[in-house]
Formats: sequence, C-alpha cells, structure tokens
Amino acid sequence: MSFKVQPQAPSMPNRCQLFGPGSRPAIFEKMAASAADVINLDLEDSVAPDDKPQARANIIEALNDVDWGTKTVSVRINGLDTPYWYRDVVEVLEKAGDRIDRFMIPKVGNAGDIYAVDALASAVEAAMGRTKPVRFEVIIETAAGLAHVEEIAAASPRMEAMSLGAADYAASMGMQTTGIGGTQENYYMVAPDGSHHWGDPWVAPITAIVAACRTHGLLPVDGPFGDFSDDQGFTAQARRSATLGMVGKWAIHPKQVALANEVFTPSEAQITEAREILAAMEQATKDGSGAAVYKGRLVDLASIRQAEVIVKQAELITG
Ligand SMILES: CCC(=O)SCCNC(=O)CCNC(=O)[C@H](O)C(C)(C)COP(=O)(O)OP(=O)(O)OC[C@H]1O[C@@H](n2cnc3c(N)ncnc32)[C@H](O)[C@@H]1OP(=O)(O)O
Ligand SMILES: O=CC(=O)O
Ligand SMILES: [Mg+2]
Repeated sequence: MSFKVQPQAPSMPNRCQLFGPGSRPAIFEKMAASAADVINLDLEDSVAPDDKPQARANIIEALNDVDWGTKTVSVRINGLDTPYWYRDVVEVLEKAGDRIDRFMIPKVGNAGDIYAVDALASAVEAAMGRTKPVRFEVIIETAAGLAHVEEIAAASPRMEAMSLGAADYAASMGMQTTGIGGTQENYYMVAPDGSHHWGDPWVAPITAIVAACRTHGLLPVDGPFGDFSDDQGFTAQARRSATLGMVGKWAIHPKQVALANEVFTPSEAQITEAREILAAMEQATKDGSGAAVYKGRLVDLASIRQAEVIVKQAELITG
C-alpha cells in the first residue's frame, strides 16, 4: 500500500440509478416507488430544447412534493457547452428544498468543468442559506473526459460518483456503432476454428473510471444499456462491470432495475464463501500463518481484503 491510504467510497447503496426525462412528470411517482437506490431526473439529452424550462419546473415541483423515501435523488443538468446549464443549477438550488442530493454533470472534460459548477452552486447555496451542500456525480463520456478522468475525480469535495456514458463516449471516440453499451457486433476475435468470440470494448474506460474512483474515494457506476428488451445482454454487461469493480448500473427503463439490483447485490453463495475465507484466515493467523488452503486453493492476507469487499457490500444492502 502507498503511504497515502486509499480512501473509502461513500457508504451508500448505489446499485441502480433509474433515469426519467424531466419533461415526463407522469412517471415521477413510479420512479419514486421503484426499487432503484438512486433516481436521476434528467434535464439533458432526454429533454428536447424547447421543453427545458418546463422540465426544470417539473423537476423542482417533484423535488418539493414527491415522497422519495430514502433514495438518493439526483438532477442531471445540461452540459457546460449549452446555454441551459447555469439556469439548471440556479433555479433548482433556489427553488427546490433539501430533497436534492446530487447534480449529475454530463460530458465533463476536465477539472475546470467541476470547478465552474462548484463555484456557481456554492454562490447560490450561500445566497439561499442552504446548509446541505449538493454533491456531484459526473459522466465520463467524451475523449477529453477519459483523458482527464483522474483530475476530474479529484476536482471537488462534492464529488461522489462517476458513470460511464456509453452512448456519448462512443460518439466522441468515433466508434463505428449506434449501440448503447454491451456487445458490439464487429468487436470480435476469430478463433483457429473460424468461430467468432466477442470482446468487451468498454473494459478500458471502465477500468480507468474504477481506478480514478478508487483512488479518490468515489463510487464507480456503469451507465446505460440501450436495448431494454435484452435482459440477458444487460445482465452480462452488468456482471462484467461488477467484476471490474463498479458498484451499480443505470436503468433507462424500469424493467432494468431488478436486473441491476440482482447483479450488484452479492449472492448468498458469494457471501458464504467470503465469510468462510475470513474464518479460514482467522484460523491461519491463530496458527501463526499468513496463508491457508480453502477448497483446494491458496488464500492469504490479500484474500481477507477481497472477502471484506463482498461482506461490506452485503452489509450495506441489509443495513
Ligand atoms: C442513452 C443516453 C442517456 O443519456 S440515457 C439517460 C436519459 N434517458 C432517459 O432518461 C430515458 C428514460 N426512459 C424513458 O424515457 C422510458 O422508459 C422509455 C425508454 C422512453 C420507454 O417508455 P415507455 O414507452 O413508456 O415504456 P413502457 O410502455 O414499456 O413503460 C412501462 C411502464 O413503465 C413506466 N415507465 C416508463 N419509463 C419509466 C421510467 N423511466 N421510470 C419509471 N417508470 C417508467 C410507464 O409509464 C409504464 O407504466 P404503466 O405500466 O403504464 O403504469
Ligand atoms: O449519457 C449517457 C450516455 O451514454 O451518453
Ligand atoms: Mg450522454
């Protein structure tokens, strides 16, 4: 371990972030009644330009009036290259009560973008006498965002989570696809027998996001999977993300919430195995050994840290 100890990510459930357009208030109560840990009310790409002012008003009303229970509630503001974002920040912080937890900042390109939103949010919060600072989550979905992912993660104490936005990321990187996340038809290897084996084109940005988040104590989250009729594809993508260290995934349709919750909640079998490894290592330590054999395989002090990840995830969900 480096002399600088790795900070803990915030201890909060973040297995699924359910999105809904701010221009569609009829679904807000359904979002609040869902099993998602986080709700993202959108002012950005799911809202047409002419609908932005009404969507803002709808979201402010919902932040004041809807019972969001214990969910984390986030508002996705517009990008800093648009004329909308400053009004998103100012109006929401001036008119919504304390039920807003996060702003999601899309298409961030560097730490300066976070600084700008931080400065504006700080001024409005001070002017309004708000005592609960809004926290930030960002989307890494541009080439610049990926290139500067670490400085973005470190940009403000408000930073809480970071998502991969597969759709805009693909566009910004010039990827030859219109698919949003998951398997890409043309990203395959050919085996000696001529069969095709599909690779994961998202592994590089996911790994970069996880590393930046873990270095700075943020929650790494996988973004949208567009084909909401493909449960198997969603689950496979979510499992790959969980295996690489992400803590949750977006749902762009309510049917994806249960799928995400299942993947990002450790199974009984995983929890049992983790507890057995901890018990085996406790016995090994008592016996004066740093290593032991569990089910025919090596476990050592690193296995304790691995098992603790799973036990902590489980405890977070069960409370
Ligand atoms: C890709 C890049 C990104 O930026 S993704 C993030 C931005 N996009 C979004 O926020 C889109 C979110 N999703 C949606 O707007 C809708 O789910 C879309 C995909 C348009 C589908 O809507 P719709 O045709 O109504 O679906 P459906 O008939 O299958 O709905 C079944 C029941 O579920 C409801 N529903 C729909 N969407 C949501 C939602 N996001 N949250 C909560 N509930 C939702 C529908 O109202 C419908 O309810 P009911 O059964 O009639 O009571
Ligand atoms: O905003 C999300 C994306 O995939 O783009
Ligand atoms: Mg996007």
